[in-house]
Amino acid sequence: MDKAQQDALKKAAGIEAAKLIEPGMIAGLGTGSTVRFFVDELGRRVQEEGLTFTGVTTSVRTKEQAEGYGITIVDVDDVDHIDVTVDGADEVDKDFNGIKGGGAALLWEKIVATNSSKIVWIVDESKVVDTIGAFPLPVEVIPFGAGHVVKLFESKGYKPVLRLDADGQAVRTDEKNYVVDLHLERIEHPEELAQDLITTVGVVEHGLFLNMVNTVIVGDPNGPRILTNSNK
Ligand SMILES: O=C(CO)[C@H](O)[C@H](O)COP(=O)(O)O
Repeated sequence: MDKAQQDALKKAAGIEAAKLIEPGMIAGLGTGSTVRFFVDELGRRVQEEGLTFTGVTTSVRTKEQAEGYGITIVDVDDVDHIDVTVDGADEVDKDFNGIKGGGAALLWEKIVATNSSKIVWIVDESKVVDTIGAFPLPVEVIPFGAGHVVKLFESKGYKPVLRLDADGQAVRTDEKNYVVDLHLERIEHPEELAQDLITTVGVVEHGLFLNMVNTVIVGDPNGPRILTNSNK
């Protein structure tokens, strides 16, 4: 699949997900290239159909995009609930275990997701996998002592790589933390790994989102496909 085809599938999933946002809702807006299409469609609905809703964003990038369309964005602590959050994902398996954080927004994404009544992911079909882990697992780490966390991960065989930007500088999240990507290839026991990561001093959050999502909208050449998580 070339990039144009992949973008077409992402866009189709984004447009489908935008139908879920109803007037008066509080909606979580995720981060990434697929979510960009979703927010573009919401912006169109706001401007052409007069849709009004309140958004809570998972990154500064998405906030800026949404506000550019005149969408009202408030802080996550200024709402008492979030009706639905639509976000992207880097991988998802048949048990609805996923990896997120390719765009370094995993911490805010997990906070918004945790406080949402319903979570919807929008992905192109390449993200649906048998076993997660081919996509490097992002882990958000506090800069102080990050070198020791990386060494610990190395000793555990997690194959950590500090994420760098195009200038060779450590990528900083919206919370100014680092991202360490674990090149695990296959994650056979995601629950155990999640427990190990979250109890490592210096780790703020990891990109394993295990059985959190309710619905996955998959951009498919035959039209968007809906996967429903019956264990939620
Ligand atoms: O988790 C994320 C950002 O932290 C994104 O949702 C994930 O990386 C998918 O991005 P894209 O839609 O660009 O493939």
